[in-house]
Amino acid sequence: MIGEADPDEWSYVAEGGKHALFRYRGADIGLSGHLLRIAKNKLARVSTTCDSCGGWDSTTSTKISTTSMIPKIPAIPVRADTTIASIDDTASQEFQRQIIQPLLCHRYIDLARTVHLPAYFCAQLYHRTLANGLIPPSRLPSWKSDVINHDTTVDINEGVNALLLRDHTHISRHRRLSSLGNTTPSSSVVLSVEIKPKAGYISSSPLVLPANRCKYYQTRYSLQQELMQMGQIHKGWRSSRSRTRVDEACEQDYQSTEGSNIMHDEAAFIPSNYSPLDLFSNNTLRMQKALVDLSCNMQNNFRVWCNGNQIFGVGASPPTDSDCQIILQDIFPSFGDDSNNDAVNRPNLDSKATLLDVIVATVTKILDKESSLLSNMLSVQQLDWLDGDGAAIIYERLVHLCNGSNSEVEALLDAAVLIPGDAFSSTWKEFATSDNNDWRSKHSTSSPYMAPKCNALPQLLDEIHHFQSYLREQQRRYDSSFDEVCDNSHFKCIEFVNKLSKDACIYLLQNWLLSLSLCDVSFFVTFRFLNEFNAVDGALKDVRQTCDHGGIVYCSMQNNNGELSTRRDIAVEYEVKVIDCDPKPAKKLRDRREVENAFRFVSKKRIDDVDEQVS
Ligand SMILES: O=P(O)(O)O[C@@H]1[C@@H](OP(=O)(O)O)[C@H](OP(=O)(O)O)[C@H](O)[C@H](OP(=O)(O)O)[C@H]1OP(=O)(O)O
Ligand SMILES: Nc1ncnc2c1ncn2[C@@H]1O[C@H](COP(=O)(O)OP(=O)(O)OP(=O)(O)O)[C@@H](O)[C@H]1O
Repeated sequence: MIGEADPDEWSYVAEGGKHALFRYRGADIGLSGHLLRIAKNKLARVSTTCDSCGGWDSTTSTKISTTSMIPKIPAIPVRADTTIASIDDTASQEFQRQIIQPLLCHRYIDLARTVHLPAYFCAQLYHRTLANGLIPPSRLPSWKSDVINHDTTVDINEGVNALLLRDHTHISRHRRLSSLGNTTPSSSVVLSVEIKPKAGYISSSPLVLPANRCKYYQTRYSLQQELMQMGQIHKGWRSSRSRTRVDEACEQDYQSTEGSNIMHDEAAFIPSNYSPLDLFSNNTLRMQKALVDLSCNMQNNFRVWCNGNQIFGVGASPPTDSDCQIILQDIFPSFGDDSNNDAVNRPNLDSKATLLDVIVATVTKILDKESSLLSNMLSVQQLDWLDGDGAAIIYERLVHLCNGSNSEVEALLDAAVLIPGDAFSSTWKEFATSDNNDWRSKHSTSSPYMAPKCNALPQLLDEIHHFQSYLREQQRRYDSSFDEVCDNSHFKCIEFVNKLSKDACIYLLQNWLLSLSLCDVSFFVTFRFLNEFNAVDGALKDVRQTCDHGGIVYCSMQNNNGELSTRRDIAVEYEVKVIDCDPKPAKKLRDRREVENAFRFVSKKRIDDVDEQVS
């Protein structure tokens, strides 16, 4: 049961493309350490129409009561033929429970609770957040109700459903510490790093369109960095993008009506050196390089929080050197007593860089210990056998099979992504073992969905597999036969696609949408140093995290110049948790061809560069 709460006790902390997050700051123990995650389109719609409904007034004693905010859990679709208008919070939780948790491991995902928020509570949060000027200009359009899709599932008089989540910028004390009779942690600082790793593989689908073949050489992330530099694409998190007319109108509107204070950042775009291939490499040095690259150019892929306040990354004002010194001193109090190692007191020391070194070293160690997270994540990402180009082609085939009805296709797909297959069914086994084909068995066991019977499906998947082997052997080098092999395989695949049944299209797109979700998740690595424990006395063993408690790892701190060092390894308690694992709505497929078209600019640039070199 959720305790009494009022809008004054919730404050805006962060947002993504679709959701805004509010942290609880009141005294209710049941809510403390929790966040509300509310879809911005619902919030805007309810709030802009709720002005007349009275609202909540802090001068009166009216508060949102326990009963008005009780969890309300609507029925979850359980059959493949159930259709839903859009993927709501409850369906999303069910997707995480049935599909994501078993694939990534239960210990990495905490399920949220669905709660019901009254309209006037939402209206207060909405208006206060806008009036405080906390929203980055680039995100303002998503707060305006008349430029967003009206969600027909929202009943403005009823309020909205939202999720109550654990706040991963905090860490629960490891239970082994309590059993050791140690009640006060040596450091009061909890650091938390949020990483959005993006896709850790390079596309290898023969369905990639000829104009987009640059996708065979670089990760999507690095191609998008190039496209952003060329000004061909703009990201939601960037305030420095060229603003559209809608954005400008929104900003002006809010400046006049809400008196908000909008910050502008027109800095030039600097592409990142980060490679997701390094982070997912399962090699400690490459992983560390990835984290260094992320920390040098954070974009929306790397954020750091200190005791729940964001200190680095998009959305934070960077801390001063003395802020960083205070944090370092809190983490390593012994440095101040040791004249040889008194790094944090040295006047010329770059404390910001030292703090980031400490963070990168610790996160590397933790991710090494929890290596199954990144490897499981990569396996699910690799269910992308089609690439966005292929997904658009198969989506068009499915629309054709559904007599041109996009909405029927999308309803079928939105329901299908939520339903795992039965791995013990005969169709599943038959598919996995036909022709004694090893790769097919491997592929069908990595997917949580059930392959339907359709002759063209194994033919298509076999062709995709042959092409992938060709790319591997040829090491993605360009030679004269390359285009010919790509063309042949591409056209063969198109022929198979034209023979796919409805169920086979659904199966392929289910897997693609699942991969897409995993390419867009973030995870938190949250930790606290326990100086009183060291590796030598062995009082506290290092352990991996479980569903019930965090892990313990020992870290030896030494930065490159030897400026920060310890004579012993320090114990660190930690937790790694994945967030934003929502299913991707099938509606995305409508404009996927257009989204993927941007890559032709990089392909063209490659050709122009080669031509220039030749001439
Ligand atoms: O396509 P990408 O790789 O740019 O990913 C999009 C994200 O861009 P990013 O690269 O993380 O800055 C994008 O993130 P931002 O809004 O840029 O923070 C969204 O997550 C988008 O998903 P959705 O449309 O909100 O469901 C993401 O779109 P999908 O690819 O998941 O459709
Ligand atoms: N459980 C959590 N604990 C702490 N912070 C969180 C948590 N969940 C989300 N956040 C913060 O809120 C931000 C936005 O959340 P989230 O990614 O869920 O939004 P979204 O709109 O679904 O994003 P996207 O556009 O990427 O799909 C995150 O980047 C993170 O900083």
